[in-house]
Parts: sequence; C-alpha cells; structure tokens
Amino acid sequence: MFQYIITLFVAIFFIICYYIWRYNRNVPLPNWPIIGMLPTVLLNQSNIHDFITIIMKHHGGTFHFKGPWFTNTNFIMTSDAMNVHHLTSKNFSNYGKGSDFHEIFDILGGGIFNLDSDEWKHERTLLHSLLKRKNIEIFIQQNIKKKLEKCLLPFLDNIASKPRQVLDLQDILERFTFDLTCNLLFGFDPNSLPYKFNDELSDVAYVKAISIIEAILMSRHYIPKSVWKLQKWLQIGKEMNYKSSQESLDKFLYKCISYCKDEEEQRKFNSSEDVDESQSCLVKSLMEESLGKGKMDDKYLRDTAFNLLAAGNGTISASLCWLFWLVSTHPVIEAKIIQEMKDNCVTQEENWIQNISMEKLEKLVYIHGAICEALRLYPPIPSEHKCAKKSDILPSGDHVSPNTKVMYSMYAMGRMEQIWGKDCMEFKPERWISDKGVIIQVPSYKFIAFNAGPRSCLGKDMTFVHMKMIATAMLWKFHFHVVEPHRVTPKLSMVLRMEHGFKVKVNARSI
Ligand code: HEM
Repeated sequence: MFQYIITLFVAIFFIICYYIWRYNRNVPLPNWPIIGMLPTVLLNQSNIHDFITIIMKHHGGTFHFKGPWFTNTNFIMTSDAMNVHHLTSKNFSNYGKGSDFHEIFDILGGGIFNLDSDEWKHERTLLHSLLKRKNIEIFIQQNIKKKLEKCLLPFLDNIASKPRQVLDLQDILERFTFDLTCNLLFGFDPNSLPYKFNDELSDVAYVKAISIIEAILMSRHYIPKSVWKLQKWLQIGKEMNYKSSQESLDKFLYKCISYCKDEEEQRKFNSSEDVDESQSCLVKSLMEESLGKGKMDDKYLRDTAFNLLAAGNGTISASLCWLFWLVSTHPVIEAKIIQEMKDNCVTQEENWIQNISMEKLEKLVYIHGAICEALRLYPPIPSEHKCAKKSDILPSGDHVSPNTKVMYSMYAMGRMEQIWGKDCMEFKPERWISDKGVIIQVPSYKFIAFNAGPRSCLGKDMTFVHMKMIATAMLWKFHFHVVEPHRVTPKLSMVLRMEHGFKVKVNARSI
C-alpha cells in the first residue's frame, strides 16, 4: 500500500513538473514554483538590460516579476510610455521612493534622491536655485574649458603621438568628469586626471570606490533583501567591498567639506599651480544658504554633496563614452558632425576650444541629435523604481496594490518600436532634427533619460553644455579608433558604464 502511495506522489510530481515546463518553455522568463523567476534573471545578469528589453517586447510593455516565495521581491516592470507618464506626472502623489529604496541606497543618506514629500520639495527648491545661478553657469563653462585645454587635450595629444598605444577612454573620461564635478562642488580639483602626467595613471581610491558601490547597489535590486543584508553584515559575496568603499568615499567627502570650510586650507591649495583658483563652489553656496536654518552640519553637507556627485559625475562620463563609441563606429555620422563644426567655425584653422561659446554650441544641432541618440540608446541611469502608496490602475490596465514596487526600464524604453518607430535600434541623429533644421522636442516621458515630471533631472541643461563642449573639443582634434576585438557591453551597475572599459587608439585629426 505504502509503495502505491509513493508511486502516486512521484507520478503527480512529474505531471506537475511537465505542465510547468510546457507552460514555461516558450516564455523568456519562466516562473518556477518556490524559486520564481530569479534563476533566469541571475543567468542573464551579464546582458540584463537587453534581456529586460526582450521581456518587455514579449509582454507588450508591462510585466509582473515574481521573485522567490516569501521574499517580498515581486514587482511590476514597464516600458510603456503612458504608464511612465502616469507614474511620474499624472499620479505622481501616489508614487514615492518607498522604504526599500532608502535601504538599498543607504549611501545617499538624507540627500535629495532619498527624500520624499515636503523634505524633498524643500531640498529641490534649494538645489534648483543654486544650480541655476548665473555665476555657477559661467563657472561650469570656464571649469570645462580650462581642464580641456590644459589637461585632457594635451594628454590625448601625447597618446596620439604614440600610434600603438591603447587607451581606456572610459577611465580617462571618468577621471576628467570626477575632477570637474569636485571643482564645481568643493572648489578644488583632486587631479585624478593630472595636469602633469606620466604614461601611467595611478588608481584613485575614491573614484574606484564609487564604481564598486554602484555595482553593489544594482545587485541589491535582484538579490532578496534578507540575503544582501546578511552579506553586508558579514562583508561577503557581492557586499564584500561595500564597507571599505563607503569608508574611502566618506573620508574623501569629509576632507573636501573641511577644505570648503577652512580658509587657511584653501589658501594652501590655491598656491599650487595645478589647482583651479575657483571662485564658485556649490558646497560653500549651500553653507551660506543653509546658515541659520539649522541644517548646516557636516552630515547634511556630505549627503548633499554626494548626491550631486553621484548625479553628475558618472552619468556624464558614461554618456560621453557611449557617444564616442557610437560616433567612432558610424563614420558617416562622424563626418557630418565634423562638417557641422567646420560650417560654424570662422576659419578652419581656428582653435575650437579657445573660440567655443554658448551661441556657437547652440547652432550645432547635428551633434545635439547625436547626444540625444546616445542618451536614448544608452541612458546612464538604465532603470528607476517607485513604490505605490495606494492601490491604482495603470493606463495599460495593470492593477497596482499598495506597497507594490513599479520599475520602469529607461534602457528598454529607448528601444521600443511603439515610441521610436521601426528604426528604433538605429543610431540616427536625424531623428531629432526637423525639416526646418531645429531640434524636435520629445516629451520627457518618452525620452526618459532625465526622468519625467516633478522629479525630473535638475542637471539636464548642464549636461548638454558639458557633453557638447567636451565632445566637440575632442572630436575636432582626434579620431578614436575602437580596438578590435574589444567587446563593448553594458556593465551591471546603477550607472550604465562599459563592462570592459572602452579601449581605443587615438589619432590626430587633420581638419
Ligand atoms: C547624462 C547626465 C544625467 C542624467 C542621464 C541624469 C538623469 C537623472 C535621472 C534619471 C534622475 C531621476 C532620479 C530619481 O528620481 O531617482 C535625475 C535626478 C536628478 N539629477 Fe540628474 N542626470 C544627469 C546629470 C545631472 C547633473 C550634471 C546634475 C547636477 C549636478 C544632476 C542633478 C540631478 C538632481 C539634483 C536630481 C534629483 C531630482 C529630484 O529628485 O527632484 N543630474 N537625474
């Protein structure tokens, strides 16, 4: 009798397995009993963004992810522009960051990215007023110009004189934008890309720390909370280097803050010829603004400075890398960019960087289109998540329960035929230029790289200034030849960097 019961249970087990297998065999992300969809996600980690794009296309733009049972990792994922419009604008008040966000992004502390409700509104108003100040705008342009002229361009000149030398352009751009952002925030240049260079650049602990932290923060999105928290506590697995990276970063940030506060230190620094004698500095302005409002402790300054550093540093260098890669692999587009610059230069021998002006940059619509394309296809922040306060129905008809996480994939949205048409996978700057030769404005819930609605990016205009100045100055003087067979793939990280760096040979361009 016992044998019959065992046989019956085994038979039932296999029949269930067979039906689950039959149901799952044609779907890109099978849902298994107990373990849910997690194993397939882990198997596709190395190409997660393209994998998500396939799933989004397969499910018509919105999809319900099921994590392992009892781990509370279920969420909704969407790339439907109307859903994103609803989440970011139409029903904005129902979608906050949620408690999971604060736990995952503990490193952001009490900075703007981690705030909600009135605290967020107050911080946004403050930062908005600081970032839009005329003196900050002017400082940004001078800051970029000086570092380009005296540091990056001579550095690339030196590399171009050695035709065999291979350069990791991603590393160089990360150092360059890190220095620019620190100069803007703290009024000094940490020289991670030094003015006086040798052939070897030494590693900079805090630049590395940021990249390690970004990769760990990404992994916290798909590893169950209890697991990553245990790993963090034990300092093992993906969380192994979190504590040491955080300490290295904090040491740097607190040093910068005391530098901002200490006039004596500044004089010492500013007597060095390598250091920018900056007049404007966001942290100082912040200290003046916050004076008497009871918020000016070092922790607040650390959190605000780090949020701005995280917002503006890696995002710009990553966008530049993807732009250079796309341009270098599309010679016809590269030729059009150079032609447009020639058409807008007084003489062809003119030194582009010395004569650069905002008026001149505004005339460059083709490169503006190319930058938009790079941001569409490779958005530096590849996904976002929100948490529903009350139950809701998305425009796609999907029901959202209270406390449900809703993610939107910016990466997948840039590749949706419904938004961009049949040629959505092509790098095509012309897409952004009207018949009258002006830039076509696409609603931000479709061109989502800078987010949409009340929480849209405060640094969008600043980003275009950075990217146009840096890209034109570099392309005017150099062609970047992508080294074969170097694989260019996105890294699994909060910021969409390149997994294996961006290996190029630099050739001087004759105009
Ligand atoms: C390619 C460059 C950039 C991209 C793609 C980008 C993208 C984004 C995105 C997607 C958000 C929404 C984040 C969220 O709500 O969780 C955001 C917010 C923000 N960005 Fe940017 N950003 C860029 C550059 C900058 C720069 C240069 C700054 C200025 C230093 C900046 C400042 C901010 C701030 C302060 C917010 C917070 C807005 C809020 O929560 O109300 N960003 N950005």
